[in-house]
Amino acid sequence: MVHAAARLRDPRRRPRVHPVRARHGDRPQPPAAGCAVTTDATEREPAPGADDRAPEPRGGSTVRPTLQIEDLRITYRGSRGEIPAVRGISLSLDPGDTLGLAGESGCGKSTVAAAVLRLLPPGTEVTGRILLDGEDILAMSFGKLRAVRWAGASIVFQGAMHSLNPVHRIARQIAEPIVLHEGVSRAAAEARAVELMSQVGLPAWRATSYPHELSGGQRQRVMIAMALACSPQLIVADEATTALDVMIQAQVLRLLKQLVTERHIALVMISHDLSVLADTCERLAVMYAGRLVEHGPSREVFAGARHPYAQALSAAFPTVGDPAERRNPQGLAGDPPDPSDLPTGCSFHPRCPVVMDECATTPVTLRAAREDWQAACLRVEDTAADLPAPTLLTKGDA
Ligand SMILES: Nc1ncnc2c1ncn2[C@@H]1O[C@H](COP(=O)(O)OP(=O)(O)OP(=O)(O)O)[C@@H](O)[C@H]1O
Repeated sequence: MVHAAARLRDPRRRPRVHPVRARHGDRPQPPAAGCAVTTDATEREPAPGADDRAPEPRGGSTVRPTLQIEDLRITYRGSRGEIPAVRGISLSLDPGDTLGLAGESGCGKSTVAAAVLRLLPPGTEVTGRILLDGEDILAMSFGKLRAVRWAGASIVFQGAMHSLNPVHRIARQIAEPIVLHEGVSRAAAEARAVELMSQVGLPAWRATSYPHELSGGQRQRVMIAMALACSPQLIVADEATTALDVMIQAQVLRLLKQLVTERHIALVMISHDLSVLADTCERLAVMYAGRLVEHGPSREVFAGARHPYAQALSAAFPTVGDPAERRNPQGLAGDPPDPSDLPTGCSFHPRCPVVMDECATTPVTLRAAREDWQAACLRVEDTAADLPAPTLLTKGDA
């Protein structure tokens, strides 16, 4: 049996450094089956962080992004007609990167998360590309997709009680993906499950417990252990700690942060709570009405966002860190728009405290506020007066 600690020490399990290869943008890609790439390459929003985080030569090698999302557009189809929930999102994460995805309810965060593991309802229209370690999730066969789930990427949802099988013991459930993906015996997989439980702070005697015998925090830990079971390159945590009390939430977040650092896993963490994201992730991306409106270094975005929506969102939370600098939380008037009937121009303009006439007519996509920081606001120059003049990163928008 290979012990988990040995697996971590094993150089074969270290972050993969790949030989130089053409980036996907460098060569024409065939349209993926079931994935219509509708946007002309010249109009496509460049992945924030993709260009400035392009594979860097490391002794003749490059690091391939773990996750690369290119111009992702998602439209639900149902009894209420078409709901364009995601409208052209691009993101890139290298091994070990941590990205927080924030925004009010209904802005499309969970839709992006579900798309990454292709868990959207049948009939949903998805365009663009989602590359996991260079392979397009949207174009994969179901067989390949099954191999990628858990082993390549795994997801931790809110409310572990609903994700766990009530009639199976904990160790058996954690062992399930190991048996499935690594073809080891159930006994060996359950022994590994107990090691994983100890890594997430669950005592070995809990191996024979049923989900209902655990607390909410313990069940979330079981979900994290399952997510880690097959050493994925990417974990998507969708409101994974939201339902927990603050003490347990802090513990689970610390644990997740420690594990992704040790294993060099890329983490996409989704939450309403900007302060939690700022504390856990290096980068923060803020969504509004299906688009990214801000993307940059977490703590700086949280402390001084460039987009008025992201400013309002961060003002709604107390600051992290130095108590002397803490501010009083403030609210944001109005509601997010109906995704199938967005306001013209900037979708945020009806709620914007610094709106100008042209905001109602001019669509705006991400512009550079700084080399590593973008905001989708015509006034980004006003809020970044001390920085070099912004460069328009994108042309037009859908
Ligand atoms: N299965 C579905 N069918 C139709 N519309 C959907 C479906 N799932 C989500 N939506 C719609 O898509 C939009 C985005 O929803 P999504 O759940 O991605 O938002 P969110 O930002 O994750 O919200 P929350 O924080 O409340 O989970 C919303 O308008 C929602 O009503």
